Amino acid sequence: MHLGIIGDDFTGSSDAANTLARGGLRVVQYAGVPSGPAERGVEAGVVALKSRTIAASEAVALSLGALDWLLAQGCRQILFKVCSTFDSTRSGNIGPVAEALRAALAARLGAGAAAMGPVLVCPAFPRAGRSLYQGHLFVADALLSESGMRDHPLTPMRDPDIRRWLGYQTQLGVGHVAASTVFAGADAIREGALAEAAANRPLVVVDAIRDEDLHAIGQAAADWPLLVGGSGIALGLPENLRREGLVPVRGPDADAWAGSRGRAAILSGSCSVMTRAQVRRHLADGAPGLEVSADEIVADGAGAVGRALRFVDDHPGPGEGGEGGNGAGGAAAGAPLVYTSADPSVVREAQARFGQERVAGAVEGFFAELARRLVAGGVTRLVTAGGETSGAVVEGLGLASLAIGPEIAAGVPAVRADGVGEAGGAGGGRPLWLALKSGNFGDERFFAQALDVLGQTVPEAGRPEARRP
Ligand SMILES: Nc1ncnc2c1ncn2[C@@H]1O[C@H](COP(=O)(O)OP(=O)(O)OP(=O)(O)O)[C@@H](O)[C@H]1O
Ligand SMILES: O=C(O)[C@@H](O)C(=O)CO
Repeated sequence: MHLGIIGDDFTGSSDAANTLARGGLRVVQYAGVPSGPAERGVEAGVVALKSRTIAASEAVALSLGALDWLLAQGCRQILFKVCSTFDSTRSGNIGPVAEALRAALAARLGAGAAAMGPVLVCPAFPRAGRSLYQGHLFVADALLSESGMRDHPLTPMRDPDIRRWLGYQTQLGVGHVAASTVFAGADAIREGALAEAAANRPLVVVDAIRDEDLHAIGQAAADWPLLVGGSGIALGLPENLRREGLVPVRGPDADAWAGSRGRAAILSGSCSVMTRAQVRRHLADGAPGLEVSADEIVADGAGAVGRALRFVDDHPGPGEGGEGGNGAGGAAAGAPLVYTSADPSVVREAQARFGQERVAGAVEGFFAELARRLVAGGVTRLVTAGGETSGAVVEGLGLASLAIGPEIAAGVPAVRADGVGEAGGAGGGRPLWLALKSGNFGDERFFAQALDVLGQTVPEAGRPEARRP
């Protein structure tokens, strides 16, 4: 393994895995730190943590555990994958984790902080509309603070200046390499970042508005052990490994992929603008959907799970039946959806009544238990919307690792877990196909598209390109 990724949530981790797989690397996503060594042939390992919104000290401890494992697998460079909208609070967790990883890597390299070089920080992901200009983060044509992210249930983002926001979170100096330098290419970025580090500003926020900027940033950072960013910052990393002859030249998605047409369900705990549009579209298309409120879950979680299970059983989706399951396309579009996705004002009221942590824990516990029961009951295709929600589901199902399949939408691959519930739990040792969707990713038709892609079987080196609207 050459490249190690520490993801601060599960959807973000599959986003990074998708970028690296599309870049021609053999990638596996692990749910948490594996208990044994990686299988042979993995070139990039993504350790998915659920550390975005926990206490900073816990996030640091988990991330250092992931770092140890990745270094033991032979990784020479680590990417700390954070959200393309830099989701974090003023008091955590990106700064403390970046600082701790930098210190630990410096100690492991044995040459002190100087050997570390600058740590480039860039959340930009142009394919998903995230760009960074003059240190300010944009979501499409709006500043981060004027996008739907200002109302995020856990990490409302109300300051678009990433240099300032990161500065609140760290003792280290925060530098900046501006777009004018980035446009001049990898050597200029390198020089600019080294100058910032020499001026005691080792965390260097780098502007990027196009994929080519991110390729140049990746090239500039080829020798520096730590990077921090969205999946865009990973774009240039496979080429660095090829340039050194560490991995062969290989097309994107070179491996075969076998999907499933079995029973499907969609679980959505994301309250983002895009997820709510996807929920509305799914229902408008005539597909079955059950909204479950936070109040109901807090009052009687087991009862809410029971009601949701009955709903899924009563609405299995057209075309479904027995072993063959429901087909792709129109049939998949009718898959049952269970959602708590609610308007920001509804979320705020629930948080005021019960407290943010309690309501988030209850809702995530609901989805984890529902997923366990659905998979035990024969569901083989699951779409989950929301990073925290997806993390709760993957952890709840006890999945150890995920193979990366074709891309469904920018930043969202189809993934497969093998031998689910081998020890006798949910799944009975069968594979499970999933799409872990970040809150704001995909277009309105994402749910139907996801189920369609999860149902595809693609021969080697012949994957279809991502579905577009
Ligand atoms: N109706 C609700 N009331 C209060 N909180 C809710 C409600 N529905 C969901 N939540 C909580 O809101 C949070 C949503 O976070 P999640 O990460 O799943 O979605 P997201 O932030 O849109 O996705 P991403 O992190 O990928 O951008 C979860 O912790 C969830 O439990
Ligand atoms: O970078 C992103 O926006 C996503 O991969 C993510 O991390 C959302 O949870």
